[in-house]
Amino acid sequence: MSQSPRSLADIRSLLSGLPYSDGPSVKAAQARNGQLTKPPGALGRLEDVAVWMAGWQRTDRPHADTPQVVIFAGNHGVTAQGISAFPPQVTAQMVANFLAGGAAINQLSRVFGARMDVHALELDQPTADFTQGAAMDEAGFLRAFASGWDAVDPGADLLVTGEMGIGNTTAAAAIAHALCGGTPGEWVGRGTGLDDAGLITKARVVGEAVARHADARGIEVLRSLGGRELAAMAGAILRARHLRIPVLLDGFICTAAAACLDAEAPGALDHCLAGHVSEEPGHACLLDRLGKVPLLSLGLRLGEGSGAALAIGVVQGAVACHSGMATFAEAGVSDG
Ligand SMILES: Cc1cc2ncn([C@H]3O[C@H](COP(=O)(O)O)[C@@H](O)[C@H]3O)c2cc1C
Ligand SMILES: O=C(O)c1cccnc1
Repeated sequence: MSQSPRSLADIRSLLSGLPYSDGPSVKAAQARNGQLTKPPGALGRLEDVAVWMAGWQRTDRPHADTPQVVIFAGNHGVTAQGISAFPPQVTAQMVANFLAGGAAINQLSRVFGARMDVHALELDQPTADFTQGAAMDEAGFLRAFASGWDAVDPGADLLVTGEMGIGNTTAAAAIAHALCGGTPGEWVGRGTGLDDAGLITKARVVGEAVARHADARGIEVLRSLGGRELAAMAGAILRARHLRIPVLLDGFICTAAAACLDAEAPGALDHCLAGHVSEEPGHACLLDRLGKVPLLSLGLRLGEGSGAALAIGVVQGAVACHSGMATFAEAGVSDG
């Protein structure tokens, strides 16, 4: 379980032997929830979140005291096609900014007491332009996936996976289109702020890429149309599942990477909640396909794990109430 997968077959076997949420802990948490000093259901979705956390953490007193935010950065050959408003050099520049503490995600991680780790993945060697061939060969994909697998702190009690990679909303749109069908136009958005002409190019590029890799399924979609930071996020999410660490999904890119695990093994994202829904138009559709209702909707279109990091606060609120509140009997409050 701690050894990172060495082959696509290893990944598939990890996906076919997933641990599940613990039924007795869910029942115990539901029972406790029913005794807490509030009208039944008054904490709304926070109650569901706390019970869900209890199931994965195998306790009736769930916690989110040691959250981890892990950010992966990758560069994309497809940027040569003019699909981002920003140049690819920004990826490495933002990694330096993360390390210096100057990005949005640094501030959000600090506010919620999360450990934040940054992994730059072979930035000087962009992945192949996926309109020409697979983004990654098998060895390169496995290296990136393993970086994600190894990045998870087994002591974390909640995980956020974030990304930085100029061009990666194009990769996400291609993955979503490959997995869900529809037309390229339904999945592309402006990302960092692409203009109208750029958006038309982006839809064409996504259409070409998906046509070229039409035979790919599941994690092969991630290898063919993804990027290293997407592969690493998928690796981290799968590792978290095996460690029973609940995960908050971030925006469109994170969700697209995760969706490849679900495509390979339905139910593989049962340990994930959607932290938020971003402004990238494909994100809401993709979450809907995955049956995930986002915790937050704040109009964010940043990535970096920012929306999911904000949702750490929601989870902390949910588990603090569930685990810290008095029961009617303890407080001597009449239960109606
Ligand atoms: C300064 C800056 C900081 C960012 N932080 C996240 N992203 C976000 O924008 C990129 C995806 O958009 P596109 O596909 O249009 O390139 C990713 O790096 C994503 O994390 C940023 C983008 C910029 C410019
Ligand atoms: O959905 C996201 O996370 C997103 C949207 C635009 C740009 N970067 C990230």
